[in-house]
Amino acid sequence: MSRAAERLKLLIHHLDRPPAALSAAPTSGQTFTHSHSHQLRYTFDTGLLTPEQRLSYEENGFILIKNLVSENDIDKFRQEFERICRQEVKVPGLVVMRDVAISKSEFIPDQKAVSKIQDFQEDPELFQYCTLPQILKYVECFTGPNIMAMHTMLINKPPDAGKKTSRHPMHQDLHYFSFRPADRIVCAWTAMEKVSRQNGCLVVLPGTHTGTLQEHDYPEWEGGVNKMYHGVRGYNPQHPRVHLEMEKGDTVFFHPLLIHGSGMNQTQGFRKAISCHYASADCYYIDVKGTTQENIEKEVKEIANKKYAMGDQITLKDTWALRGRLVQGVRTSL
Ligand SMILES: CCCC(=O)SCCNC(=O)CCNC(=O)[C@H](O)C(C)(C)COP(=O)(O)OP(=O)(O)OC[C@H]1O[C@@H](n2cnc3c(N)ncnc32)[C@H](O)[C@@H]1OP(=O)(O)O
Ligand SMILES: Nc1ncnc2c1ncn2[C@@H]1O[C@H](COP(=O)(O)OP(=O)(O)OP(=O)(O)O)[C@@H](O)[C@H]1O
Ligand SMILES: O=C(O)CCC(=O)C(=O)O
Ligand SMILES: [Fe+2]
Ligand SMILES: [Mg+2]
Repeated sequence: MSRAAERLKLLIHHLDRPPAALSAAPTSGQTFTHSHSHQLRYTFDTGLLTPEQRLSYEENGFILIKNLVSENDIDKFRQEFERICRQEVKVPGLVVMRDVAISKSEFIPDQKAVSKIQDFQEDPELFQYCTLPQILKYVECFTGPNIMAMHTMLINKPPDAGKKTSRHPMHQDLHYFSFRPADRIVCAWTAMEKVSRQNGCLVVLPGTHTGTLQEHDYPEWEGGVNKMYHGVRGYNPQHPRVHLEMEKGDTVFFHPLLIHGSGMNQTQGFRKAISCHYASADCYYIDVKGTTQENIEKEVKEIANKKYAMGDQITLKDTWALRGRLVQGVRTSL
């Protein structure tokens, strides 16, 4: 038995708490029935992850898989993104973000004006990313067999305009989500080109997924900060961090409590990545009233009210249920 396999066995035996069982969810009647499932807290044994990989995710909260998405697919996503920027295609529900450093300047129909697009679930070309079988095979290890694509983004980190606004503050994605349990949510993030410390790769704080959801707020940055880019309050820059340098097609899967961000883009290129947050369809919605998430709910509602002109009727749950798409199995709850 390899060392990792031995440690895995030990971990299983010493686990004093059962895996986040979805049967505990109020709206779910389903439990997972994977064969020979040594259930750790964060992963399922589907036969794909090696013991080493499972242990690594349990301990670190992320796992990097090299060369998972083909050049050909990535080139198609890039071309579609460029068509969207040139306004040659119009995608219902799409959110187009500009960097705060240029948000008040004249609009140019070019990728130079777009720092991120969100909610591309109605764009068949881009949404192919969320249904790639090689990605879903990994996702299933974290979510189980019923899988919803909940949140989609293509990030086009611009060359920094000199105010460090291209940075993404350290945060936990769960801050933005009103569904649980957290352990049945995972982000897939694929580099669309080489990403390095120079052009602002992801920066993660390994192991932080074992903590709780922290308070988030706008960081006090002199040069300004992008709309809704909240960061963990009281971020400690001394915490050991890992820069995830990746090649085109490499994909990282990470837990929604993992603290992560990205540095500034010190190159002249637009650093591109595509990502999707998946959740088990057996997850359930929560009310964030009275929690640390109230501040983000308020901002989401303000934007949704402007976008859909629905007054106060729209709930956070509605905004998720409308965007979510089933990509595998049965839409049981979300
Ligand atoms: C796991 C998830 C983690 C995350 O997703 S973190 C990031 C979350 N971000 C989001 O959800 C997207 C937030 N952004 C948006 O919804 C849109 O970009 C936003 C802010 C509504 C603007 O969109 P539009 O209304 O289409 O654009 P617009 O040009 O007409 O601008 C309207 C007002 O917003 C301002 N604005 C635009 N981009 C900004 C930015 N990056 N930072 C700060 N302010 C920004 C813009 O200046 C304008 O202001 P004003 O009304 O003229 O005073
Ligand atoms: N006060 C803060 N609150 C939240 N996040 C922060 C804060 N300061 C920096 N960060 C984040 O920390 C991460 C590291 O960025 P930083 O610019 O410090 O260095 P870097 O780009 O990783 O590396 P280099 O030292 O080579 O520039 C980024 O995600 C950045 O947005
Ligand atoms: O691609 C990046 O810079 C990270 C973006 C991110 O973490 C997010 O939008 O939640
Ligand atoms: Fe994030
Ligand atoms: Mg930096």
